[in-house]
Amino acid sequence: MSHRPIMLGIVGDSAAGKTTLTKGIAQVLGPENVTVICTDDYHRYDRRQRAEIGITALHPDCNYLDIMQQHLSLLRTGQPILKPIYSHKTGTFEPPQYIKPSKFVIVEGLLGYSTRGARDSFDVKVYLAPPESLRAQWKIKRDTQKRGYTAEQVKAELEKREPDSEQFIRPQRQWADVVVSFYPPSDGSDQGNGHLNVRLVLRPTIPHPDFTQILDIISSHPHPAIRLDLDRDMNKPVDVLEVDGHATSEQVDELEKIICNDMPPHLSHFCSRESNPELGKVAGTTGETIQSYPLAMTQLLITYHMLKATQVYQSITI
Ligand SMILES: Nc1ncnc2c1ncn2[C@@H]1O[C@H](COP(=O)(O)OP(=O)(O)OP(=O)(O)O)[C@@H](O)[C@H]1O
Ligand SMILES: O=C(CO)[C@H](O)[C@H](O)COP(=O)(O)O
Repeated sequence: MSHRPIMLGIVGDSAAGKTTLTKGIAQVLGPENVTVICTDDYHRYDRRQRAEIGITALHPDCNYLDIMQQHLSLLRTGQPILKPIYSHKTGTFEPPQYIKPSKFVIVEGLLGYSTRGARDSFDVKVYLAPPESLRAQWKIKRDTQKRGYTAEQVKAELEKREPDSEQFIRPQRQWADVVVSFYPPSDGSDQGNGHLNVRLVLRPTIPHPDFTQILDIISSHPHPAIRLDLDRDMNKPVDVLEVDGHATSEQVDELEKIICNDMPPHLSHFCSRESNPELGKVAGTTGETIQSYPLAMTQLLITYHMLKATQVYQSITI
């Protein structure tokens, strides 16, 4: 039995919510058990060079994808890497960092599924696809508050990046086991980020919990806050699980039970909102912390897949 790390990919465009999703999953698995890698560190050019050349950070030529792929393969076999570091604060590179993978490795970034070798490194592949208007809002807020840009600069950058987003980022959706889209409710009841709904596209590429049980619970309700449907995504049949931002704690408990009942007893303590208060935490519009049930359930489902993968590939005791 091998003892290699379990590898999770979280891919999506800039400010699609990768770091936010990663945080809760890493908390549940225990920060000491998780190595988080951001593939922005594999940019080939610093911020000034990119502006001079006229290339965006989304273009494959703007990244050392060959080195990224090598490093992912090394991490998958439990070996250390000397990882470059790109600082979003300064827009330049810092001295590389020695990284030895923990039991779980989460790799988040823009181009993680862009090569076959990189894709093959992951046990679980997630793609984040919020509506573009919501992503723009998130990016403007984040880049003005944390990365020193003005709102006008971020809007101009988004426009400049759109062709590369279309050509190189969005097609990666096809490789994901789970596609995650947070979206505002259509009735405008979103008073802040915590009330966003989530739509989870579940591809049959990995075995999901048996969510059909939810149908018994919701069939009696005229406007269920948790829904399961059959649909097509990129022309292929998929299950779609939706959780509304206004779902109640009791309704979310039912979903949690479905996910957690399928866990072996020695791993079940990872699987509850009660013992993991960090699940679903997100910064609201004015910087306050909000608890989002749709985010918590998304993080729990992805954690479930990581723990299930340990059963397949490892005899793990954590
Ligand atoms: N599920 C969510 N609910 C509400 N707000 C969110 C959610 N996910 C992300 N955000 C908002 O979007 C901002 C950007 O998210 P985040 O930093 O997670 O994106 P990212 O994909 O890691 O970005 P980048 O790749 O550019 O570093 C956050 O600061 C937060 O305000
Ligand atoms: O798309 C991004 C992912 O985070 C960044 O914008 C990209 O990494 C370039 O960084 P910066 O905006 O700091 O120049």
